[in-house]
Amino acid sequence: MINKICNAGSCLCPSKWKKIFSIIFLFSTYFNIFNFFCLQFFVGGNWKCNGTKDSIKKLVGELNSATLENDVDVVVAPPFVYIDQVKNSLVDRIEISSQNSWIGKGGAFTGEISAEQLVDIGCKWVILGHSERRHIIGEDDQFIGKKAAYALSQNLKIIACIGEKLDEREAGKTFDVCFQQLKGFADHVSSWANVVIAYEPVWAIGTGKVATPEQAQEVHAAVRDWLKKNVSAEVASETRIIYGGSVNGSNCMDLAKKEDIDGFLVGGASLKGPEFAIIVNSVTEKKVIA
Ligand SMILES: O=C(CO)COP(=O)(O)O
Repeated sequence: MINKICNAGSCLCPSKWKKIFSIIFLFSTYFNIFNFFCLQFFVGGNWKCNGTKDSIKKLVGELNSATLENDVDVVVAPPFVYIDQVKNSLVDRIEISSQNSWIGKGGAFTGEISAEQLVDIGCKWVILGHSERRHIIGEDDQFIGKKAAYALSQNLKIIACIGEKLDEREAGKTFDVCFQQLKGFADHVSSWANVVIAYEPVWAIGTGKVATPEQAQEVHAAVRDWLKKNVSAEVASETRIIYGGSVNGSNCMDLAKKEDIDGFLVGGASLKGPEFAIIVNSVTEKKVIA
């Protein structure tokens, strides 16, 4: 192939040019193979109910000066009240998500924020079905599924969270719980093009007890299989499934190596810019595998 390129350039192709062509050829082949085998890596930072104007200014400064790998979608989800501040100060390379949205069009819904309003202030994403909303606020599968459909209809992309509690895992119900929550989304979502699924085992959230790469991979593979059987093979192969639950700068590398882990949703560690950047850049582990 390299000879063909060189020959096409006639006999004027000295060995130096051959070397340059070789490097370009190997480089492009490497990235084509990587893109062929891997979905675009996705890393989201869920800041939850944390921060002040000052601490967020500092965090945004850290993110703005971080060196982030190019081929990763990076999204941060500040508390609603700071979205505008972040939007006005964060580099465009990082997109903004909200942590929730209302189930339908705005109106007389005290304390709620509509998808239209989020789009209006520059949000591209919304996190829906987070376990803290399921288990503390009491949102159920169908309510969350309807929210997802409405957000998608307003051109927000969604990070659809699922995950089992500790007692459910110990009772051997991990797959049943995750599939039931997935069904809640599938009952209402007609196109999955703008959906990222986040598997976040509740027992791993904020506990420092991360799922092992094998535990996470097992559920991610099962989720992909569920999508194949219940939605379509295309959706199964094209939908990113990211892991969340005590991800940090030390454990992200081993998790990223797993075939069906297409990125992360990060809580606590996303509040520290340099550590979040390490997690974003763990995509390099994926490239090694590819
Ligand atoms: O809930 C999470 C992200 O949505 C994970 O939180 P931690 O990374 O703090 O465990």
